[in-house]
Amino acid sequence: MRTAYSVETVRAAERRLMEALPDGGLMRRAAAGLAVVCGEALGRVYGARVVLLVGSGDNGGDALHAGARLARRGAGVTAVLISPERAHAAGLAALIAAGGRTADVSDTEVVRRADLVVDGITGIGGRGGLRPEAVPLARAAHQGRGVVVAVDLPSGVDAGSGEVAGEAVRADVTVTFGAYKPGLLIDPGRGYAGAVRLVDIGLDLGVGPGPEKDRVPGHSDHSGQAVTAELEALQYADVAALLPLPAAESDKYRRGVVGVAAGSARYPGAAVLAVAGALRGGAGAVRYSGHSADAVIARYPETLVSGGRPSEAGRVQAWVVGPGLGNGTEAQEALHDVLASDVPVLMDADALHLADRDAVRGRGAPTLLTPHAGEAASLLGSDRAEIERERLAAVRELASRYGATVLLKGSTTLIAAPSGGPVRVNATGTPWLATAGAGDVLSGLAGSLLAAGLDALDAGSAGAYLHGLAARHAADGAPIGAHDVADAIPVAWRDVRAL
Ligand SMILES: NC(=O)C1=CN([C@@H]2O[C@H](COP(=O)(O)OP(=O)(O)OC[C@H]3O[C@@H](n4cnc5c(N)ncnc54)[C@H](OP(=O)(O)O)[C@@H]3O)[C@@H](O)[C@H]2O)[C@@H](O)CC1
Ligand SMILES: [K+]
Repeated sequence: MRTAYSVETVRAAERRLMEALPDGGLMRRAAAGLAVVCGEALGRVYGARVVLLVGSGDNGGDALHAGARLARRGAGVTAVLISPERAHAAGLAALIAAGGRTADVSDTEVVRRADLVVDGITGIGGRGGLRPEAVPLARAAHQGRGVVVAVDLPSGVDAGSGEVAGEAVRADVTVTFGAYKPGLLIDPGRGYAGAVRLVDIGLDLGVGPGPEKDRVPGHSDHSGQAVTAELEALQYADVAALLPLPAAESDKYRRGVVGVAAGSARYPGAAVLAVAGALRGGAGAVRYSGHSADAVIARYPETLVSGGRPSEAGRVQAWVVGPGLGNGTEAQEALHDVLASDVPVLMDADALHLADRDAVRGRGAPTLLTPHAGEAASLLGSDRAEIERERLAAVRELASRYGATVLLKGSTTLIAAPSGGPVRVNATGTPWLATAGAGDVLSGLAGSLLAAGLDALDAGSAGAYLHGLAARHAADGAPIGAHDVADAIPVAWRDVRAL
């Protein structure tokens, strides 16, 4: 599990550690780790041209101390000081003593010519995107020939949310200290970070494999609250541990039956795709209810189909409702039936348009909503751009307003539980997944995991993980259709289990 902590939590842990260390000791640890990664990125340090972009805070201090180390190993190091009078004094003295020099903020040419650019403009103290004086430097770093290594996080990226207001540094590698910051795992910030390397500086955050273990017994931050992660990113092994596996005595009913209420005369394909995902999600059987039974059975003869309302379809352990459902009376009846059931329900697409907040909040069994940014915007009464900018805040707000688990789709998918706690982030997706019907496949897949017994947070996050991985396998660098994603789910499943 990859775990990210809020800036406040990281700062509190830093304060505790700093009290126990000699003055400047923590920054020296950070700079040592940073210099090692810079050395690896360069290959040969001796004779390399290194440029440091130095802001006015400790982020710049890290860059200066790391620059001093590289200078001692024979690199030619130049520090571009954005506010010379406010540059980190000890770091600057160390660099000069090691033979480094300084350049004016207007010297973008030196940045362009560098073999390595170290971005120390802002870290977790940065606010409101890059300031105008730093923008030409960030552009020169991007356009130049050198490798760009960001210190702690790319300057211009908001550490807590991943928001990028205006421009930000585009890094090839980000060296982050003590803990991942949410902005490194969520888009758009994630897209600026490149490969992220975590350097251990001895922070005590209680990093563990799950929400329970993230609460360190007897350990609290300054507010007296248990230290809880802000974000969690499942890795292969975490997903493998969640996947439902049939036991020797399993029959199809014990493995769980997932009901799919989807499709309409106009959109039968959505029903077929949701069933395609559901058949590969671990449930023992798929029951289809709706008007696309012929299309479903023609493609997947193993489906149990019924043309009537969901309440007449027979027992299921979870429902998927919404893909291609339309918005007429029958769609409303189907949604009503499904929400009135006492089993977990996944609501997608048209079900989200028809959703009544009180009906969702009033359910006794868990509900999982799977909106994309546009649907999330209508559910929250805001606009799409706002959701894209503040994805973490949006998914939390939706989960709390609807009393439901919410999976917000996007290039990094976020999954939040209504009770709070760490939000799950999934980054297995690929731009090729932006194809019609891919969401229908995900709804079937995650619904099937729900029917197989996973809770809504796990079903959403394991579903998103497999779905993204399946798309990568299916695409392999070429365009794909949603049915290709469904067909590749077993490959992704084997892939996860193989580790
Ligand atoms: N604490 C520790 O023990 C350790 C901390 N470590 C390191 O410290 C970093 C945090 O340092 P920090 O708190 O000094 O903040 P930092 O990220 O340098 O930025 C603040 C400065 O930037 C300025 N500024 C703000 N916004 C800006 C903008 N948009 N564009 C331009 N400038 C902007 C702001 O100035 P002002 O707003 O006053 O003009 C202020 O001076 C952390 O990320 C890690 O790298 C490691 O060494 C490990 C040990
Ligand atoms: K930085």
